[in-house]
Amino acid sequence: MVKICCIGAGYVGGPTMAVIAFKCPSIEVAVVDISVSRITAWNSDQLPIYEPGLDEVVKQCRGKNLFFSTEVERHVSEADIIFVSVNTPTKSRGLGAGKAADLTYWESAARMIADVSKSNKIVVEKSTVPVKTAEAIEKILTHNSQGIKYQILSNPEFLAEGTAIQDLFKPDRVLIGGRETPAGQKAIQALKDVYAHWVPEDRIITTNLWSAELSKLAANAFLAQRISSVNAMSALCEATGADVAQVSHAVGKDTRIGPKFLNASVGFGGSCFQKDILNLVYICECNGLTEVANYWKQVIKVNDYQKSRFVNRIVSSMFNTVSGKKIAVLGFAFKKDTGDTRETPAIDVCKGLLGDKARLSIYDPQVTEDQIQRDLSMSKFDWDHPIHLQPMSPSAVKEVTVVWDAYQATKNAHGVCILTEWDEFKTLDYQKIFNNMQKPAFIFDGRNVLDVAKLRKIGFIVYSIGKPLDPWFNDMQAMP
Ligand SMILES: NC(=O)c1ccc[n+]([C@@H]2O[C@H](COP(=O)([O-])OP(=O)(O)OC[C@H]3O[C@@H](n4cnc5c(N)ncnc54)[C@H](O)[C@@H]3O)[C@@H](O)[C@H]2O)c1
Ligand SMILES: O=c1ccn([C@@H]2O[C@H](COP(=O)(O)OP(=O)(O)O[C@H]3O[C@H](CO)[C@@H](O)[C@H](O)[C@H]3O)[C@@H](O)[C@H]2O)c(=O)[nH]1
Repeated sequence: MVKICCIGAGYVGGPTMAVIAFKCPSIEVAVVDISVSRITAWNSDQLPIYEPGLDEVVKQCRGKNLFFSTEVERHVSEADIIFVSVNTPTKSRGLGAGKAADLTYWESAARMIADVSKSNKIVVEKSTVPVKTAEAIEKILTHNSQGIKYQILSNPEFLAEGTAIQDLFKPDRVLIGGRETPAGQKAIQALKDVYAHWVPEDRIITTNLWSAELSKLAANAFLAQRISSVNAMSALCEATGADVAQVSHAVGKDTRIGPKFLNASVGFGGSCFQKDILNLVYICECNGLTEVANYWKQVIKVNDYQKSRFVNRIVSSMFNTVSGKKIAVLGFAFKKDTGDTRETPAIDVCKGLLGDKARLSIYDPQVTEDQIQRDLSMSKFDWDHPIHLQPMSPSAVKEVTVVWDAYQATKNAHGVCILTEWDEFKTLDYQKIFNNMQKPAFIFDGRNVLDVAKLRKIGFIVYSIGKPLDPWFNDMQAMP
């Protein structure tokens, strides 16, 4: 029986390994982590991450051919194939701080593999890493090898949160990079055999190591660039009276462009886009490619601009101050169908409003009060370290209350912001919400999910990103 071990039981390690176990009953899969609380949760009825369909997959295989454990060394030493899916945060200090990837967790995993291995191993990079990481890992492993042979493969993950199970069941492609030697090709084939249990062969792409590593950074950069492009257009739409949804639709009809990923928003979030682009920028700079680095930097600058533009709209439209005013924030996760808040635009918007002394009442169906307080008090980049290393018991931001109901959040509020596109926000009773709010009652839709005409009819002053502006906003222009 082939044995797989995955180091890192997070958003990637957990779901990907659960799906491998589900699709390959003949393979034994162990997912290991240094975080005891995470592993305990994986072994309980309350999984540590919320992902539609994940519960069923885990329940089918757990205890049969899928195991979650903190016995990292034992499972690593027994495995034939070791996936490494640990955090690769942005460095917060030292050389390359604020841009380069911090490979501390990767390196410590590699050293541990070298220490405990007693048989030949295939080591698979699942984490997103800088180009040429495989070379560094190879050096660590071979310099400490004790006669054991290692093959390093790059097998980046392309799942998106909220649709992870669907993405893993039917991936657009599986990418495997390896050395162009007979041993490298044999390792590629071994991993291909795993995916071939359910992925059609023409969807499994094999490349050299560096192409695979770079393709992951490139894919995220392209995706994020589409969002920044449409968000840049949204600002121009507001200035000209065009409607960004109509523009996106018209542009996306061109089959060379395509309709997906063209929704204007308050900005992209999530643990990957910003981190991976910063990493790409750093690699370009290290290679003397300043123009290329500046090109990609602009994607992040536009994203930051979009978030601050949104805050400025709110403040300027409410007579240039939100001091002491209650603002209801509906949605805190970085997208719907996940409880993940890493790099969510809600953090920047909330911090911006708090900076102007607003009182916030936040509701998200999947995010806890503890998480929101932690996010609002954590420093940049701290969030992407293993949970047990993150700052504990944050000092609560007292101007923030977290409630479990949209009606409670909006009661007596001066304004409502929609920051996540949860379906339930579309069907709220907005007449009831309007009746219970201070007047004039404002709605700022950062996800373009509400029926603007209907809200205006009720009496709201509505701002919807990239849509023709209410006269109110034309009179109260946001300063850049
Ligand atoms: N989240 C996504 O949607 C996504 C998608 C594709 C790729 N990625 C990439 O995958 C990697 C992991 O992301 P994630 O979202 O799963 O992160 P995560 O923080 O959810 O999980 C990482 C886990 O690794 C564990 N860990 C760290 N060092 C360890 C060690 N030495 N030994 C054992 N366990 C260790 C941590 O405790 C943590 O539970 C990152 O490189 C990320 O960029 C993420
Ligand atoms: O048209 C769009 C599409 C997305 N978003 C936002 O962009 C962010 C990222 O969304 P999405 O890409 O769907 O989620 P992630 O889970 O971050 O997935 C991305 O990042 C992963 C980690 O690397 C990759 O594996 C995935 O392929 C890639 O889509 C979210 O805040 C979305 O709200 C928009 O604003 N407009």
